Parts: sequence; C-alpha cells; structure tokens
Amino acid sequence: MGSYEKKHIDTSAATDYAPNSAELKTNGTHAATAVKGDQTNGRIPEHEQKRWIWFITGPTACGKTTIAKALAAKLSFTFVEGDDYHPKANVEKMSRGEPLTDSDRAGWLEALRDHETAIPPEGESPHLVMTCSALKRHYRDVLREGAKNAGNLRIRLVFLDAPEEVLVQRAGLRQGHFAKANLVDSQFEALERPDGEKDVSVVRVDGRSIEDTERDVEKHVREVTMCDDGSYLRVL
Ligand SMILES: Nc1ncnc2c1ncn2[C@@H]1O[C@H](COP(=O)(O)OP(=O)(O)OP(=O)(O)O)[C@@H](O)[C@H]1O
Ligand SMILES: O=C(O)[C@H](O)[C@@H](O)[C@H](O)[C@H](O)CO
Repeated sequence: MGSYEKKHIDTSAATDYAPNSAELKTNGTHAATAVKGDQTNGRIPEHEQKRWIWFITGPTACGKTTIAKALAAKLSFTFVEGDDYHPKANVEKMSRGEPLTDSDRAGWLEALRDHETAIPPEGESPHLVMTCSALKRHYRDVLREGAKNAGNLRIRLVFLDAPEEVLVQRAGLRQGHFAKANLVDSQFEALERPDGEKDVSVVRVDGRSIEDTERDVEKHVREVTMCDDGSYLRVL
C-alpha cells in the first residue's frame, strides 16, 4: 500500500473481519494463497460465498451517495440509498434544518438493518454498498446486528472524514437536496467518531478530488474483499 493511503485510510483493522491473515497480506496486497473454492471457473461455489455489505457513513454532505454509487458501479455491487428508508416526517424535519433525535432514527436504523438480511431480488448482486450517516456508536451497533442474524454476512464501514466547515460549504453549494447547510452543525454535535472501531476505515475526503477519493475507496474495498481475478475470498 502506498504511503499516501497509509496516511489517509486507516486499514489497521483490515484483518479483523476480513480474510484471515494468510489470505490478506498486511501490506494490503493479495496473498497468493487466497482460497479459490473448487476452482470451477476460478470462482468459489455460491453456497460458500459470504455476502459483503459496505456502509459508507458520515455527516450530511460528506459525499456518501457520491462515493457509494461509484463504488457499487465499479464492483457491480447493489447500491442502497439509506436516506430512502427515512419516514416522511424525518425528511420534513431535516428539510427544516431540525436535527433528528435518537428516537426519530431508531426505526430507520432498524429498517436498514433488516434490509441487510433481506433476500436480494433475482439478478441483483447479493453484495451491497449502503449509505447511512451512522453518526453514533450505538447506531453503528444496530447496523452490525445484521451480521449476528446471518452468519454469512460481513459488514464493514467507511467513514468519510472532513471538517465541519467543508461540509457546510458542500451542503450550501448542493442543489435539489432536502438537507441544507443549516443541518450540518447538529450532525457534528451528534457525531461520535468511529476512531478505534476495528471494522471502520476512516477516509479523509477534503482537499482532494472526488475521483481520487473514489479510486482510493475502491482500491481499499477490493483489497479487503476480493481476489485479483474478481472471485470472492472465502472468509473463515
Ligand atoms: N470527495 C469530495 N470532494 C469534493 N466534493 C464532494 C466529494 N464528495 C462529494 N462531494 C460533493 O459534495 C456534495 C455532497 O455529496 P453527497 O450528496 O454525495 O453527500 P451525502 O453524504 O450523500 O449527503 P447526504 O447525507 O446529505 O445525503 C455533492 O455536491 C458532491 O458533489
Ligand atoms: O442521521 C441523520 O441525521 C440523517 O441520516 C442525516 O444524516 C441524513 O439522512 C442525511 O445525511 C442528510 O441527507
């Protein structure tokens, strides 16, 4: 892994839920011993495959939708917009610049958690990239519950990290979105940073282009989840 990424992406926990250490070198490159199932067309048989869900998280306007859509497209994973699961009352509240409470968010988080274990529609990838602000530790714990309910699920989070003033500016420039710049300060008030949570990769998203961020996130996710040939690593 290059020095730039060492600085910006915290992969210290990459082996925690990720392929075991024999399969994923600590420097992030793919080990030659990656498991390839029965070698049929180089792919692991479907019943042995794990389902990956990558949550792209962070406060409003940090770039969740932008990054998640690009990642899903690159990996051919299914994109799920977390904001679509908010009840209308939550959206109306946020549109007025009013912060949601824990109780406003409870049902929404449970709906996202339940979506994790829903059977994917025919023709869609069973691997998901989902957006969710996941501002507090106990919200992230709700998202993690899905993996307890389904043994084949591997849930990882990416936290898009930028200073408040940058997000105020981005929200101010953004057109046609219910969340405006006046929501940003309350998002930072609520925020419990995920530093030290072993299944969360922290990615700086200020001071460089969207394209660079997309590329780095994609590379990181590929390193954690995939073999060079595109087949999925077996997670033991
Ligand atoms: N890495 C980046 N660098 C600069 N601008 C970005 C970056 N990522 C996203 N943006 C811009 O910031 C704005 C917010 O992005 P986006 O809508 O993806 O954020 P979001 O986190 O999904 O927001 P919300 O949670 O409010 O829906 C957009 O106008 C987008 O073009
Ligand atoms: O927890 C929350 O307060 C919400 O999820 C917000 O973060 C919004 O959904 C979104 O980020 C704004 O569009």
